[in-house]
Amino acid sequence: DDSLETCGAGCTLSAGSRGLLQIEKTMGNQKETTTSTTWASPYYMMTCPGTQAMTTQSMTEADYDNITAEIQALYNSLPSTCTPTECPQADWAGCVLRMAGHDFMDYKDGQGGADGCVDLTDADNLGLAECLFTGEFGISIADAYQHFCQSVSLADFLVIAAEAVMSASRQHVTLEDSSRSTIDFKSSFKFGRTTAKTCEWAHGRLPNPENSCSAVQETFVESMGLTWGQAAALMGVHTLGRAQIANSGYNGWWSSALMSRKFNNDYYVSILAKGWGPEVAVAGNAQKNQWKRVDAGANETGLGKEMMLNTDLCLAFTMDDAGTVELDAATAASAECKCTWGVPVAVSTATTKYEEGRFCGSTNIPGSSNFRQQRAICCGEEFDGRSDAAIDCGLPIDPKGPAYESIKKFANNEDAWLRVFKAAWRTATGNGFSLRRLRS
Ligand code: HEM
Repeated sequence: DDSLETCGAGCTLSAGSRGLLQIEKTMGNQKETTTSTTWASPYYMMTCPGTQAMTTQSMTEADYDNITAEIQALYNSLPSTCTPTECPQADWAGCVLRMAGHDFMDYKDGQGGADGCVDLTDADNLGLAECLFTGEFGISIADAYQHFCQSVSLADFLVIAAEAVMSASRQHVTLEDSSRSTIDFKSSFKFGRTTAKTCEWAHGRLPNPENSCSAVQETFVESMGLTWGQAAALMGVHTLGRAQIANSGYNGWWSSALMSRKFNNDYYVSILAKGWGPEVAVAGNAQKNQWKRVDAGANETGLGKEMMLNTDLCLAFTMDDAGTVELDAATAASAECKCTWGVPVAVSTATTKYEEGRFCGSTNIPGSSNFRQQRAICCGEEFDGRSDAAIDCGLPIDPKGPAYESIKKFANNEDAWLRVFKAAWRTATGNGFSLRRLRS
């Protein structure tokens, strides 16, 4: 939009709703206010008291620490309490992290990546403007960016902000249990991403959850160059935050509300040690189909609504025993795939170590060959009959999703997940740039 670049003397830009800018021009004593007609990238929406750096020229570990401290101070100013429907730290951290993810998921053929550019008017990006600059619970990362914007590119800043909220969310885990590993992003962080002012081509590049593992393959494996194991590791970010009808049209936390402010391997434990059934046409919208928790531990009023997308569960499960038909909530029930669950023996370490001994919500875990009772606690008491194996999505003893082995490993061994996650994060945030290490 030319009006943005030509906004010179007597002209001020301010963030309007989502990606549209308010342009205020003063000529003599005449003031004229207009709204940009095309969307403007976050570069224009994040105010900077001086000239915004397009590429970071040099950066030290202390610079990284200063940015982290400011982001974490914002995060820590929010209440740490969670109810089944409200968890401000989870929502804010989720938004900041999703921004980074939506930024780097548009990488393809050398174009895009973590360049700080997303179209905030795109339906896929609803809800991101809030934690970026309009204020979610009254705060946004723009409050911190203005202190660094003259030397640090927005593209680098968004990656550091995401790392800061993951680290803060990880601290809730390590403070509760000192045997859990801390996470260190700084030692492998590299700077030098150039902020892009426009990225119209990004439209349609974000994976559509309805498209299940085909979407994961296209975006993560083919465009971003990750292995299936790394794609599965990266998706563990869904441990934080939730989906909201007002944003994406989907609805719920990926685990209990309380767990959703903790950066841990709960996502993987939830995939394999809980039972999930299709929820078709979420809030009456036929375009939105997801999975909801249906096992003995499901407790929407007490724990919050727990959900998964096709793109999450497809990593481990398929519709059929042979693994040729990818998971799809919209058609699952009619294809006799009414419940995804895996046998308890596959997650025995996970249930003891991370789920307080619970499998599908129950501490009374049926014996290893008692599939009927296992199915009953995972899928519902009505499915305890001999012929009910027909409702399983694939074989619970041998799920055939393309990343099943990784999901199983990450559920049972959090350190294994953290290792692969860090490598996947480095690739995802580095694609398309040549970067430099921080100076000490
Ligand atoms: C196949 C890939 C992915 C799909 C289909 C997907 C889809 C979604 C959807 C539909 C939501 C709900 C948004 C809302 O209603 O507010 C969401 C939330 C979220 N996504 Fe993803 N996502 C994917 C990958 C990623 C990646 C790679 C990241 C990495 C940083 C990420 C981070 C998040 C976070 C943190 C949230 C929670 C947002 C909040 O609480 O505000 N996602 N995702």
